[in-house]
Amino acid sequence: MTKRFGDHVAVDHLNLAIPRGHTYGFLGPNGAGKTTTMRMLTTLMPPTEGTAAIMGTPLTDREVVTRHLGYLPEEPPLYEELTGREQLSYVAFLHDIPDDTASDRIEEFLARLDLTADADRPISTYSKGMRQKVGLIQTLLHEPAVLFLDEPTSGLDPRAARTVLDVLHDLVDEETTVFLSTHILSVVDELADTIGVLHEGRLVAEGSPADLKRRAETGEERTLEQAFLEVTADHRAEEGKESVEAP
Ligand SMILES: Nc1ncnc2c1ncn2[C@@H]1O[C@H](COP(=O)(O)OP(=O)(O)OP(=O)(O)O)[C@@H](O)[C@H]1O
Repeated sequence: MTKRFGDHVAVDHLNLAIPRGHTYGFLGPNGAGKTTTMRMLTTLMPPTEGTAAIMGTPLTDREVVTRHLGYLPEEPPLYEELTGREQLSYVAFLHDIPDDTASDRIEEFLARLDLTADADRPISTYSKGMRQKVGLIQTLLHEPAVLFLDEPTSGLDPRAARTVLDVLHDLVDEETTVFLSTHILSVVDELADTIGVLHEGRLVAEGSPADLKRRAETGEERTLEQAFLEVTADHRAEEGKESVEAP
């Protein structure tokens, strides 16, 4: 897929396949095109060129595709005037989830994510982390087969981040396919089967976390951070950008 905004190419002939049940960690510097890619794959924005399929269904068949997927954007869409519990019930209603099932799932997630005590307060009074947790629950309520997560642990304190990672581990174990974009390298290192690094709209490296670490040449203790810095630096050098020094 390619996405252009005027003359600017945000995503440039991106070609990838993710096997069912795999977790794909999508890395890249700011402005690399990660959110644009997620917005195309979740049918929120059409590609300028190219296409993709989710669970074998082309993105153009929006009604079927959206039934299979859940998308947690960086800022989850929430109704400020609703309480957390009302927001989740409303989303369950939109997904046609029977009331009893919805209520069980909502209460279970609220408890697991430590939100039960706050569930009857309006969302307008929630902290960023609480909003993030409600956003995650509403993404999971209809048990999507394919999950798109943009910075799922952003704004969470370490304990809440751990809880969210544990929820994601369970989903990965249950064969949910996860497409995960984050700047927190330890999160992809922990969860991803495959990592793709996007730089200026192009996929510049792809492999398992171990493969990418092997590509890092510095030192004995190779880290994903070194690999990330190296693959993105190589491409900056190729484009002659290494010579541009900060003042
Ligand atoms: N609606 C838009 N109109 C014009 N340009 C856009 C639009 N959306 C994104 N862009 C541009 O496309 C490029 C990719 O943006 P995108 O938000 O996909 O990056 P990202 O990898 O998600 O970045 P970050 O890590 O900072 O969230 C950027 O140069 C951005 O300015």
